[in-house]
Amino acid sequence: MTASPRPRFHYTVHARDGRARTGTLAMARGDIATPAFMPVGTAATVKGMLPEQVRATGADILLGNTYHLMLRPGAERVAALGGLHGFMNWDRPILTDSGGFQVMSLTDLRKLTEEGVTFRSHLDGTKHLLTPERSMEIQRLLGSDIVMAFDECTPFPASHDQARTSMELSMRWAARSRAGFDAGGDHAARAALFGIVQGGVYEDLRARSAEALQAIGFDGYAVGGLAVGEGQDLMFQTLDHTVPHLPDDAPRYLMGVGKPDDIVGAVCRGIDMFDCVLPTRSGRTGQAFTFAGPVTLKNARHRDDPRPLDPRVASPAAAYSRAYLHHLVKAGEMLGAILLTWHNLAFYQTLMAELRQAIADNRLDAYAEAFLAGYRGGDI
Ligand SMILES: Nc1nc2cc3nc(NCCc4ccc(CCO)cc4)[nH]c3cc2c(=O)[nH]1
Repeated sequence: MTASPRPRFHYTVHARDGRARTGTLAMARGDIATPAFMPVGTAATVKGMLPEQVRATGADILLGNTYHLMLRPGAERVAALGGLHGFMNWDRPILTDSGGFQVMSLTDLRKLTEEGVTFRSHLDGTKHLLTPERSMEIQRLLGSDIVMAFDECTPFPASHDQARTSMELSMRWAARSRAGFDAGGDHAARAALFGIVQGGVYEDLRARSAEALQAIGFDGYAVGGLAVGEGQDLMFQTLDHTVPHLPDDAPRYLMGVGKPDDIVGAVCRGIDMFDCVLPTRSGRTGQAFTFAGPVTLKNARHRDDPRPLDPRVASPAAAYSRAYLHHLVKAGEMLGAILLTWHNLAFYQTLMAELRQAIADNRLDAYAEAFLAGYRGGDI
């Protein structure tokens, strides 16, 4: 019996609890259980982890970055080496960010025009141009499964007028991204394209942006322009007046988020996908996430602590004491960064699995309340 062909992109909601949903995003390279957390693999690697180890933590999809890979090793070179999947030996879905956010956050010599953004590489100072069309071409060369529209992440704070002008540019770029993606031949036939809602913290602009994107038509909708310093309250308020304007039958992705309590609150507000460098970057700087809150292993209080980090989190780190991890971090030993990265990714995937189950059991509010009560600000 021939296996049914894999779908290009098919989102199914299995259960709802308030505004939250749990579902499956079926794609050519595999299924993604939502709500999902995407580990960040910026330079074609989830730092310090083999791909099979990332998969073992429960990740169904990774994030890659147009900006970093176009500069090094180059999109055409990655394409010649089997695309990002062949290059980094990850055969499941990869979502790639479109580059605009990274240009604005990593370079200072840049020029923004209607056409796109010219900038100098933070690596060697060479000059580059990113346009919606070139961003689509790069993401196609990478072999991305979920392509992000090329947008401008509106800085925070921004006046209503600044946010409107920025959002309107992003909407024109969204239309050009759609056309550029659709001209991508075979790649477009098996990948998906997400639009990105902008509009700062302004309800009217967010609603207009959501409507403009739906008029163009995308497979999924990201909420951009957040996790840029606005703080959790303003982020949640913005979600409260943005998510209702998004189509109910498409996945919603909150870019760059976030801390564990950010994710819990955003899932309760209807978000289905997340990415953040926090678990991996914190792991390398000696910080561990636990359900009792974050722990800074460098702190002397852990010097004689025989306990593992968190019995609810399964990873190789569970075989070691906090005292040993404290020692590794103090000594600057590689194994410290490796074990904490692994633990943190496993923590995030455990949190996502518990959120999916809580939604399925229609007890999300109770779960969220219990999580936040147990998750003290910790000592991070
Ligand atoms: N295309 C596009 N990409 C984005 C990526 C983002 N990433 C964020 N926030 C990440 C914030 C962030 C940065 C670093 C750390 C680790 C240590 O603090 C954690 C979070 N906001 C974002 C907004 C956009 C956006 O509008 N458009």
